[in-house]
Amino acid sequence: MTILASELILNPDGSIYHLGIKPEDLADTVIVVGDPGRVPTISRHFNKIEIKKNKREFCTHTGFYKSKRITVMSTGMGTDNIDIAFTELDALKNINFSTRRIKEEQSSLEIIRIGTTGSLQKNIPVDSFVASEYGLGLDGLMHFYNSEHIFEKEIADEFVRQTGWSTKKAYPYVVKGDGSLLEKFMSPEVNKGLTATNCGFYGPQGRVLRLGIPDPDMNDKIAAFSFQNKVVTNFEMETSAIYGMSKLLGHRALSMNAVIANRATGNFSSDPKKVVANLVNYCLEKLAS
Ligand SMILES: O=P(O)(O)O[C@H]1O[C@H](CO)[C@@H](O)[C@H]1O
Ligand SMILES: O=c1cc[nH]c(=O)[nH]1
Repeated sequence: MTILASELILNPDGSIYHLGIKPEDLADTVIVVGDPGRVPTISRHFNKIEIKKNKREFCTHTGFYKSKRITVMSTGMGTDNIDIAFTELDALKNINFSTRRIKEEQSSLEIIRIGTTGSLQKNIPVDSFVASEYGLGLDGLMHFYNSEHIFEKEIADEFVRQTGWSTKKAYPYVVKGDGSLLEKFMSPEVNKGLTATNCGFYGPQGRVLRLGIPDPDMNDKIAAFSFQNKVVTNFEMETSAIYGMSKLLGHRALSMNAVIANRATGNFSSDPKKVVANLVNYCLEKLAS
């Protein structure tokens, strides 16, 4: 079946609508980051850069780190952007743009998110790293797809029960990251955990400046949640959707987080750029090994 022009949208130069890149611009290994400004801080480690493209919040550089071809791309903030970025990344790989048909053989991307995060646990301090074993989606995106079969339903149901999660909010969903990537990226300096993905940075993460929130104790309840010795380690805004979209589309994804805030102690890193740079170095070495 051919995909209509209103669904698979291509720019006049043959690039895909929002990302503005063509199939040949994409490497099989993709690093995704929220901040477009983080892209050059990663590609500066490449020994060769083949392409640099920019459209909206999507900044893409493809090149080589050692002998590995890697694309580094910013997604902007939030799971609504992940819906766009991951659908288009997959289309670049698995849809023939000339015929507008899904390719007969599907191929898989290896995807690492390098992001910033807020820890919920006192023993995961600022300037440390968290690898997300699971994404806990508080954002609702994956309910718009046929995705029940990829959910770790028991964890989500128990989360709802223990925290008294309001039925006015999206029902939480849990998706596991790629096990082989997690194993490769783990080391004694990395904490492993359940990463909660929120639909915002302030109220949805329990931050209060001028606006009140319905349950000021919710962060404490989330931090106290436990399921088979797994706890919610950190808050950010993309991982659950990255895991959900990747699993549905057949890609392998892992989210690596640099802790810049600790919500339990109220601390913020004195040098957030440094912890992100350290995580970038760590991930590039792991990818090339
Ligand atoms: O540093 P990035 O990758 O943007 O990630 C985190 O930082 C942003 C909020 O400040 C959100 O996107 C959150 O997920
Ligand atoms: O607290 C934090 C820090 C970074 N990103 C988030 O989403 N939350």
